[in-house]
Amino acid sequence: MSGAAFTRLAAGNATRRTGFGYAERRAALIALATAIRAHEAEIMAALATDLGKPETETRLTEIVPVLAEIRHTLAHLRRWMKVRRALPTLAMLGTRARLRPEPKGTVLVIAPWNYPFSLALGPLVSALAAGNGAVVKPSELAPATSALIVRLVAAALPEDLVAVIEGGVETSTELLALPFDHIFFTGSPAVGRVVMAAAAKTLASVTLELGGKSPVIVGPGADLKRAARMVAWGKFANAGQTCIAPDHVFVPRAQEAEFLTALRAEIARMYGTDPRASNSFARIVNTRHFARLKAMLDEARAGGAELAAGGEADAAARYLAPTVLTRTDPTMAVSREEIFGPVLPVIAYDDLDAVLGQIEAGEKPLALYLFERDRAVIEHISAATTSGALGVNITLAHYLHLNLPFGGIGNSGLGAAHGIWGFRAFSHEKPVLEDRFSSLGLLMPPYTGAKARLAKLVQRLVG
Ligand SMILES: NC(=O)c1ccc[n+]([C@@H]2O[C@H](COP(=O)([O-])OP(=O)(O)OC[C@H]3O[C@@H](n4cnc5c(N)ncnc54)[C@H](O)[C@@H]3O)[C@@H](O)[C@H]2O)c1
Repeated sequence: MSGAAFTRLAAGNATRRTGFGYAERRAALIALATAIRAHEAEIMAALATDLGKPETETRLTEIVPVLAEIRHTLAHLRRWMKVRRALPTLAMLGTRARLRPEPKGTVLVIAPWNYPFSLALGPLVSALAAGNGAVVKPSELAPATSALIVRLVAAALPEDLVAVIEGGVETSTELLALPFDHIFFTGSPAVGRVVMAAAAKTLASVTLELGGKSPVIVGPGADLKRAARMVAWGKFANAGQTCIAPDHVFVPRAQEAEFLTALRAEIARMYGTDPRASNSFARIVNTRHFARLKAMLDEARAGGAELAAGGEADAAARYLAPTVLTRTDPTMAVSREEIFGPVLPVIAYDDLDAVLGQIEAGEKPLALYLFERDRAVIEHISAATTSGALGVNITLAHYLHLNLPFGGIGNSGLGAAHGIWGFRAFSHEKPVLEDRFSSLGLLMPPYTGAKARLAKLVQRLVG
């Protein structure tokens, strides 16, 4: 997008500011939902091309989240947009205060390739709900979905409201140099730093939805079968290419064998004895990521890690079986880097507090999962750890709960998405303060003795 094109979009949004009210925002969201429903078959086909994503998984993880975000937003938008009153504090008696949510202006949404449809359009829903114009930059690594998003958005929304700009790092870099009013980035922590540095130049606000390693703790009182089922589902959905996928599992040493048996049973239940033949298991996005994962696996095995399940790999088909490793060590890439694929290290532990200490010493995870029945242990771990979110006896599903903010902390992100938090990310809540009969005039210079005494009284009352 050229600077001139951006200026036109920004100018359009500035003139739209007062005209893009509840009815227009609602109409834009309904048009987007209608286009998504009309393009359903094309969405399925694009995701199958880019990620070998099974149709049901595409429906559940790409289409449903965006339609649900739209439905939730339509149900609550009038209330979110309301100008709210703020009660006067003692010092401000005699004034009237309100909070007016305003669109930030023209915003940029940069999306990753792993859920290339929902992570491009989900944030767009919040941007439109908050009254912004937007540029959406889908991921170049999911080209079929990227091209589809261009067609779908063009069919639904005016081009001076939303522009979809395709391209890779160069395009992204050019866009980041433009003076957007907010940047909503979903991707890796490394590129998140690039985005924040670029935003510093224009002082754009940012939401960073990043990644990292999300651990699972199987507690001493876990229901092992349930833990295995949830972990297998969370890890192997989209072949492990999920920002909140369980990265690795800590399991009490005495329960390791039983947990591994349960995990193998769940993998077989979900994907059969030959997951390659399953129509429920996705593929690795491209040969580069396949090679990265294969190298990680080979390095771990050469270093003494053992295969507890899977391990089969077919480069031509970008197929990597649901794989479980034991006996990994901290020097291996699987232990140091976000795995982002269907490889699951299971780590036996003797001391739960040492595990908590290890998690707290590392980068703050996007998600932490705990399997446990003992309420005291659940409360202890909730208090002892920091993460974007904590899932107890569940994986992934907090993403779908629109009355919860979704986001990371520290290395896993900044700010939050979904529901009202998405709306707020793209809004400026402007305080409007009106004087009615305040007594501020009594405190203005010249500072006579009476005013000095009054100031002391004010300090006693409100200070
Ligand atoms: N928190 C979340 O909601 C969430 C969701 C999905 C993925 N993720 C994370 O995203 C990562 C995987 O996605 P990815 O590989 O697409 O991420 P990425 O950071 O490589 O790319 C994301 C986007 O940034 C652009 N980009 C890449 N390099 C850039 C650069 N140097 N300058 C400017 N723009 C650049 C890409 O074109 C793409 O659109 C993982 O770390 C995963 O955990 C996070």
